[in-house]
Parts: sequence; structure tokens; C-alpha cells
Amino acid sequence: MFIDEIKIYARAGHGGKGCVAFHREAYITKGGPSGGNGGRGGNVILQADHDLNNLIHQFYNPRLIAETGEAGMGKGMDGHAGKDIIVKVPCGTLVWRLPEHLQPQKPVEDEDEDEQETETPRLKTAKRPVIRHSGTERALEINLEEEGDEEEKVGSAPSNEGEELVADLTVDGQQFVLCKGGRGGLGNRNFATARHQTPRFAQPGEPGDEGNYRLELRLIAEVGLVGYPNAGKSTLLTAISRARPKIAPYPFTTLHPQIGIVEYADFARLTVCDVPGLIEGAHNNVGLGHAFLRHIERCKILVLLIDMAGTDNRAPWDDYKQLLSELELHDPTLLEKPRLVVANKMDEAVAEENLKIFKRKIRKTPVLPIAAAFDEGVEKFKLTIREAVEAAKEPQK
Ligand SMILES: Nc1nc2c(ncn2[C@@H]2O[C@H](COP(=O)(O)OP(=O)(O)OP(=O)(O)O)[C@@H](O)[C@H]2O)c(=O)[nH]1
Ligand SMILES: [Mg+2]
Repeated sequence: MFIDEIKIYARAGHGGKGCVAFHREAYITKGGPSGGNGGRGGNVILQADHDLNNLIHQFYNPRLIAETGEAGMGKGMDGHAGKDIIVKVPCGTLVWRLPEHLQPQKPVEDEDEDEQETETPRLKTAKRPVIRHSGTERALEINLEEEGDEEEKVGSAPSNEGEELVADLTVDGQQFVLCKGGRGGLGNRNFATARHQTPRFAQPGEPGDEGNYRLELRLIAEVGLVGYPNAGKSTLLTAISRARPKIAPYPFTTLHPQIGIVEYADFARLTVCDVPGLIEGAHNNVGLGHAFLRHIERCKILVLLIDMAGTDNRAPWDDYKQLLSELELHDPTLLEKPRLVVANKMDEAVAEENLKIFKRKIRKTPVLPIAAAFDEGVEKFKLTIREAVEAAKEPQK
């Protein structure tokens, strides 16, 4: 199964609460407050990993919940921090935060009234409320009201449904803290002053961040192969790399994107992505739709593979125009990428004739003739894509 889009829920650990305790030891009267601090809650961290090419792990485990920090203890002992969870995602994963109405709703508490009567002392340095020690309960957790400023915005690319892009993980090993763990509360020994030597209160831990997110995978390859079904995209990928996608004489053999690595004699490498066949009306969800085109959005160059033999009574020049218009309907910026037109199946009898007509109809577009199944022109194709990718990379430097 190939999963390239998945919704997940993530919650970082809450901070542990601070402790209210007093030092007790023989012959030491009034030993003073000794409650330790609570530990920090664990973070939820996403890490890009180039060994993965699929969001399948998130599909089976869409809830990422990190450990809560340990509460502080007597004798000045601080609680342990909660463990971070590090979730590996494939390189090329975009993280979108879902719009606010799809976020988990915080429970509204209406029993706060009697708490508000007893004034809550605040620490001057950290502006966090503290709670009075009451009976057996050591520290109560209360909700902080200042919720507006907790979101840190990394990027704000506009997206369709009010989603916000928070991260784009592209490099192997790159990490992103999706949800930050809450800070632990301070124990009561932090609140002792000359005038108030027996503080019977401590801080609660802060709640950890939480949220609903959408992970979207856009594979990272340098060359994208697009073409009608049966044009021979998978055959070409097999000829130039060690990838072994399924090849068969019926449309839609390839159902999800495949990546192959082309190796050159001087150990240079190129990644090539073969996507399912694209047909007329794909933007209206005909065929396999065109959602898979997101995987070629990051390609440096596009290869339009045309079936010159005109199998199924299709005209190669119409295929070419259809492909361009489908690409444009998916994302107009795709047409700004350098593209290479490749004519496949040149071994067939009609192909020569068709190529002549094609060149007459579509002028000023260089066409590279190959026969992928017979390894004809494949070496030239490998060199051409390498030059094109290097040329496409240059202006950015
Ligand atoms: N004669 C000839 N047939 C070819 C050539 N290249 C591919 N084919 C045939 O074309 C058919 C389709 O090839 P595939 O590589 O599966 O085509 P595809 O573009 O990946 O098709 P989808 O995955 O369905 O989109 C197969 O039967 C291949 O044997 C070629 O150069 N010459
Ligand atoms: Mg295929």
C-alpha cells in the first residue's frame, strides 16, 4: 500500500506538577519547604528519513502522544522529564496544521469560581499562576487563559482549506518539533521568601501542545516521467535504473509513483520518478485523477513521454497537447519547468511517419526518439536528462 497523505493527531506530554513538601528530620525543627519541581513533558518530533518512501507507519499509528513529565517529589527531588517521541517520515513530507475548527476543543471549566476567590500568587519572573495547597491535593492543574500566543508560526503558505504549512522536511535527518512538551511546575521551595517561609502551594505543570495535522508526501526526484498510460514510462525507468516497476500492455499498470536511481560511470546519480498514466480529463478525476502529480512538483525537469506508435488509435500530437493542458490544470507552475519531449516505441513501423508529422505539427520542440524496450537511444536519454538537470540547477546558485 502506498500512502502519500494522512491526517494525524499529536499531543506533547504535559509538564509534571510541582510538589508541596517540608523538610522533616530529627532535631531539625522547621526544616523549610522542600518540594521539587515537576519534569518537562516529552516533545513530539518529526524526523525526515531517506530510507522511507511512504507514510504507511503513520497510517497504522495516527496518534502520536508523548509522555507526561513526572511530578516533583519531597526532599527536593525533581521529576524526570517525559521521553520525546521521534517519528520518522520520508524526505519530502509537508506538515499542514488543520484549520482551527478541526482542532481538538479544550474543555470549558466552570468550577473555577471558588478558585478565583482565593487570590493566586504569581511568580515575578515567570508569569504563571500558582495554586494553594489544599487538603490532600498537592497542586491542581488549571487551564492557562493566555492561549492566543502559544502558536509559533514557521511558515504561512496559503492553502486551500485554511490549512497552514508548518514544516517541510526535505533533508535526511532534519527534525521538526511538532508539539512542544509543557514545562514542569515549580515546587514549593521556590516560593519561600523571608516573609513567607512556609509556602503551601506549588505550580501545576503546563499542558503540552496538541493538534490535528495533515502529512503530505511529495516525493523528491530530479526527473519526473509523465505520459499517457502504456506510453512506456515504466519500461523506460527499467531501462535506465535498477527499479523494477510492473510493465504490462494495458493502461494503468502503474498505480502509484515509483522512484528509480540512474547511475553514471562517474558515480553521479539522478533520481527519476515514474508516475501513473495521465489522461484527458484527469483533473476531473478521470482515470486515476491527477493527485499523484504532486510527486512531480518538486522535480527539476519533466520528461513528456509520447507513444509515437499511436497505440489505441491515438495521435501522438494530441497526446502531447493533452498532457500539457492536464499539467497546467493541476498546477500552472509545472509548465515553467524545463521539459524534454521523448518519442518512444520508435521500433514500430508507423513511428517514423508519425514522428515526421509530429515535428511538423509541433515546431521548435526538440524531440528525442528512443525505443525503451530495445534499449535504443536510452544512453543518449540518460546523458540528456543529466545535462538538463545540471542546467536547471545552475541559476539558483
Ligand atoms: N514496441 C515497443 N513497445 C514498447 C516500448 N516500450 C514499452 N513498450 C510496451 O508498451 C507497453 C506498456 O509499457 P509500460 O512501461 O507498462 O507503460 P506505462 O507508461 O508505464 O503504462 P502505465 O503504467 O499503465 O501508465 C508494454 O507492453 C511494453 O512492452 C518500445 O520501445 N517499443
Ligand atoms: Mg507504468
